[in-house]
Amino acid sequence: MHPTRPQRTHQSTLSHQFIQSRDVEPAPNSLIGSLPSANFGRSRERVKNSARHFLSNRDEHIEVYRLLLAFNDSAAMSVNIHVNSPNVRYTDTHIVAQYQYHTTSVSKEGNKVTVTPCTTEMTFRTERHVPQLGVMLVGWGGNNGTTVTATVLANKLGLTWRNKTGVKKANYFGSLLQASTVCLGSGLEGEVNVPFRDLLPMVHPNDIIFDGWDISSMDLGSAMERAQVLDWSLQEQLRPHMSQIKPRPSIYIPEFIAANQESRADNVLTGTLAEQVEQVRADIRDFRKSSGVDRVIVLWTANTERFCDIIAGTNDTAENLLAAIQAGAEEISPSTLFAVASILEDCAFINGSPQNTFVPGAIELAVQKGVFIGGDDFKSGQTKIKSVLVDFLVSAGIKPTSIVSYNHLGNNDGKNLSAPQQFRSKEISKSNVVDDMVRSNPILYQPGEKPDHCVVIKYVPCVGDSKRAMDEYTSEIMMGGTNTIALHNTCEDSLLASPIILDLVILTELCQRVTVRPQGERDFQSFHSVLALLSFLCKAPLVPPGTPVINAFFRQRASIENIMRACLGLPPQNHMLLEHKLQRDFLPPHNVYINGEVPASKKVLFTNGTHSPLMNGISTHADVAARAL
Ligand SMILES: NC(=O)c1ccc[n+]([C@@H]2O[C@H](COP(=O)([O-])OP(=O)(O)OC[C@H]3O[C@@H](n4cnc5c(N)ncnc54)[C@H](O)[C@@H]3O)[C@@H](O)[C@H]2O)c1
Ligand SMILES: O=P([O-])([O-])O[C@@H]1[C@@H](O)[C@H](O)[C@@H](O)[C@H](O)[C@@H]1O
Repeated sequence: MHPTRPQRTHQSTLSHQFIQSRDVEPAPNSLIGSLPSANFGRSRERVKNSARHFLSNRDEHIEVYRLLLAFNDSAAMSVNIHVNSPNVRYTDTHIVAQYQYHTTSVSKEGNKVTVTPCTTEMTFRTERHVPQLGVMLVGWGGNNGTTVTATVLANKLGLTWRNKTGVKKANYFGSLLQASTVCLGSGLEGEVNVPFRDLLPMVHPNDIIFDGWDISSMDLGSAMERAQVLDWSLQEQLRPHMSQIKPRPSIYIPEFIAANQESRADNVLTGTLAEQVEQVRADIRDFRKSSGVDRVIVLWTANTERFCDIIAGTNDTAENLLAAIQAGAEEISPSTLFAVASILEDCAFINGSPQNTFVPGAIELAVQKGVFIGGDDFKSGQTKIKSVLVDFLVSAGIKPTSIVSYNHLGNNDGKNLSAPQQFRSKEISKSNVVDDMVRSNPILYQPGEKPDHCVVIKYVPCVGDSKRAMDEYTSEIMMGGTNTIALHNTCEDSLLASPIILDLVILTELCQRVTVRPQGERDFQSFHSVLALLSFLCKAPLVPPGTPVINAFFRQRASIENIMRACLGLPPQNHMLLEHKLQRDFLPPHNVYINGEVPASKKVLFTNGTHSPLMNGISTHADVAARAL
């Protein structure tokens, strides 16, 4: 009996599929989707009933109990959001929201600044059906590739394991969508915070089916062991599944990565560049057919490559790039070849490394084909902190004058980065992250003035994936004072990058289901092929030409949140809380709509004058409430 991939029925019985597939061989190659998806939209009762029906021995009892725990945990935190507004319609296929996009146009004449508020009426349309997503990882056998695959499997199976600090349970900590919340607003209970992932219909990581390529032929069970990231007691539970999975042979051009990687390269494609690109395209089609997924996204988590030169006639236009591949030109990197293959197969391509994969020809090809591309370089640790700390300092009127970021690590990524050209790629992506924040404050910085900024990465095999990062931020404070902040940060690098990989692919898939129509336009349009929304997850955000590059962490996060709120017809989160900042509290008019009509408007005014403490934002004077009816 072969495991059946969960049918995309809205209500599938979790335990039933799990019991079925549990009795068969571990997951076949490339598909871990045949194990049940913990799609927590189903009712808890249904799962319990099906669990009771299938319990026949103690082992199954434990398995199903564990799954119920995983189901309970996640289902307990999931909410179904319904927007009560005449501007939002839920059809069988779409959420359609009318939205007022408020901006301000600014003009300067000398020191006179004129600000004009602008409002653009927009219609956001989001498909409600969530497709079965397939993710193909380039570098699947690496620390990140094995760790993210193992993490999804462990969550899907509801695994727990013991380590020296006690019993651990699979989770998605570190994921913006799975483990962070947004404040929807406030009500009688006060502020209501909901999981980010519940704002809009989106893929659950447990439902993702993985496949991919690696120049190393090692099976994923052994590669997981080689990575030395996950606790051994967890690896032992995962090994029967992971060891069944072997990466597909990949494109390997030695001069693009460190020479020290050559010993791994025993699983490589041969033939001309064009033939290898065709093989990658065939792999994508084969995965799509064999797995039955509806959408495929390709993500590069292979080694950091050196930068490639931009050469007129080779990679400067889409036409030249395609011709150069046919001609077998040099200076076309494996990551660019994978990007071209993905785009030609209508698959979004995301670059998790710092090299300039997206040469002008690749960007033009993505735009021509209407395919999303995004990157560069996962923003996971030291740089993520930098994009918060520098934003805090500069926003607080404190002037960073020196930033020194040092780290050492002992994983294969660190080994590859020990080569000068590969380090240079990383140094660039780690260094530009403060530019937008520095430019935003001409009080602190003269035009062109920047803090000293030094990036050091050293390869120390002993520490493995447990990266040690040490940072020193020196800043000028009032009256010639100096403030120095020193940070020490130790973490498994791959456990920071893996949730980023999940957020990247899930956000990209969501954006594929969103279209927008600004006022005055007839047709709906998608986001630009260069998916700037992914900036929050990348050290060196790739943005459409002419778009400002934003690195400040909370601006990037707010952009994602407010665009998702716009898809629901909700205004941006403004943090003003004016209800509580005036002498007399007030409650914004609360209308109840049925089918878009206002059956009764309750304009409630609270005047408590005495500033009596507000119960969850609402005064509770009975007489006032009575007056409001
Ligand atoms: N926190 C993080 O781990 C983090 C953060 C930001 C960026 N990154 C980047 O992510 C990438 C992966 O990191 P990692 O720790 O998993 O590294 P890793 O070295 O463990 O994994 C990379 C894998 O890619 C394979 N590979 C190399 N060239 C390939 C090719 N042409 N085709 C297919 N496979 C190929 C290697 O065999 C290896 O298995 C690196 O570029 C790294 O700089 C990692
Ligand atoms: O994300 P971050 O911690 O700033 O940067 C990290 C580097 O410091 C590390 O040396 C490298 O191996 C990782 O790939 C990652 O890029």
